[in-house]
Amino acid sequence: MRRVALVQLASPADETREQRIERVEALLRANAGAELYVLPELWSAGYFSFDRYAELAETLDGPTVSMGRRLARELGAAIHLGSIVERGAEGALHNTAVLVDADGRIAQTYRKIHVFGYQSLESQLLTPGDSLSVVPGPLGPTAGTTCYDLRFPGLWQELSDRGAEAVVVPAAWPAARREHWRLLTQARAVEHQLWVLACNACGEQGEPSAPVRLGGTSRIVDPAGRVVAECGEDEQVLMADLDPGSVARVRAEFPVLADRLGAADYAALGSDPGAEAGAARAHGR
Ligand SMILES: O=C(O)CCC(=O)C(=O)O
Repeated sequence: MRRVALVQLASPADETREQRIERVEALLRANAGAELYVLPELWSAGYFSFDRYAELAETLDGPTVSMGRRLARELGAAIHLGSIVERGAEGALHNTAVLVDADGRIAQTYRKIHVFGYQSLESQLLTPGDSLSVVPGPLGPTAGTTCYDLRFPGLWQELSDRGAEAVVVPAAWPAARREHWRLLTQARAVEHQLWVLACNACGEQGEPSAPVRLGGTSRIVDPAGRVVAECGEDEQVLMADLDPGSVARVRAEFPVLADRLGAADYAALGSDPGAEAGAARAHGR
């Protein structure tokens, strides 16, 4: 069994980024014992702090990642730091997820590909990423996606094709669409027969006149689509002991992945002539 912890966090407006980083460092220390910790999307800056993204942007040796690297070494655990507003070498800002290994090395970075623009300024302020990776992890080959990426099955298909057996999903998913969060985290696990480690933010953020409530409900879904553990709506450290052999067992028992065609095979399928005739009749042609 491998112990994994989801660290569901709030980012209240009356706390500075430095205070929050210190608080989270103490929280993880008080919950030592996991092999992998997963934190939410943009927890240190606060996802809805759009007007401060430029000011709070960090490089990979900034305060959030430096804390994570130091703490990973101290705890002897990998830490998926959720994401940071990263200032890239070329000056553009990105929503970058960072995984550090138990030796405190940066093992993976992932710049969010689908930046979000619905009741969000993220897509105006941040530049989407253009690469993916799958790296070793306690539950097998592990990939990262971020929040809104959950809605794009083509991305998940690609990660699965590249060998992912676990996908980490840091998020700042609003409570208003919690049922989509529940549905999609389970659907992706079932479709690809892999672990989904989905860590959401909680609490309220944004303009005091129009605050956004984050959905919490961070969850671990197993490769058969079962919810192994789920947080409530408040801050919480959720630990679970997971069997890394589950992926192989589920895939051997119900080998659906072997029947999956490639994207090009589906695109090459012709149209059913009978259906075309029916459509022409329906349109009076
Ligand atoms: O897709 C959604 O409903 C939420 C996405 C989101 O909040 C994000 O990507 O930060």
